[in-house]
Amino acid sequence: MWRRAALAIAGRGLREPLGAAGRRGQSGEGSSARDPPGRDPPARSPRIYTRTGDSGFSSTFTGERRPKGDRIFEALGATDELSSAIGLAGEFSSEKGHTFVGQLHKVQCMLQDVGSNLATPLSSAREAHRKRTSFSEKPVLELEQWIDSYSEQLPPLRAFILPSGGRSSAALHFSRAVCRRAERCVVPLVQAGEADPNVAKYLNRLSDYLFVLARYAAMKEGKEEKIYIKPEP
Ligand SMILES: Nc1ncnc2c1ncn2[C@@H]1O[C@H](COP(=O)(O)OP(=O)(O)OP(=O)(O)O)[C@@H](O)[C@H]1O
Repeated sequence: MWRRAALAIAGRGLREPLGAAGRRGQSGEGSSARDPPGRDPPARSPRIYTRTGDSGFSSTFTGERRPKGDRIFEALGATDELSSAIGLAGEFSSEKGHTFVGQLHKVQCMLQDVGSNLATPLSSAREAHRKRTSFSEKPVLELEQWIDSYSEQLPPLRAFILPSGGRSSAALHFSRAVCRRAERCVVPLVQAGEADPNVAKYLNRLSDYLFVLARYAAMKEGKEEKIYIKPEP
């Protein structure tokens, strides 16, 4: 249910929460005989579970039921993990007063749109679905601008950089690695014509952005980036 609510928001209301709200309406929940007369009943949140996923199947935005092991849910899950990793990196970076925190927030919002596109397999999407969940090239170009502006400020790479450089930097490197996994999940969907090629491009560019940003964060914090040194045998 959580993801469904997220999809509804990310997809600009692309899908009503199916279960809880509807059931609440049908069962007449919302006020009860136990509410004291003359007072508004306390507001209740809809249940976040519907139990419809317990059988190991879940729904795409187009209404198909697919096994939870389907590559669409793999890709959705990887995107969700990526946004969570970036959220953690954003929190560490915010503690250090980094100015790029707003960009990370924007990236997390874009990842919700990535999820909306992935949850809408083109083979079963109607025109209205496609319109609501399309993903343009614009955010890819924006990432490229950000990458270029940080790259210009960084010392040249002379060795393999290891994930390090303080908490913000290390968390950004971790996000980069999760991003590359999300990309590996998405590419087969794009190749099968199920997801927009711009989604794969976005993830490909995002891992470069996260790499550059990790180096930038280490530099700004004056933290050492560990480099690869061939281990002694
Ligand atoms: N394990 C999962 N990993 C990634 N995406 C999922 C997973 N389970 C479901 N989804 C996607 O996220 C949406 C919302 O998730 P939710 O947990 O509500 O689904 P569910 O398990 O089918 O339902 P419920 O939790 O109410 O039984 C689903 O419609 C599906 O598109």
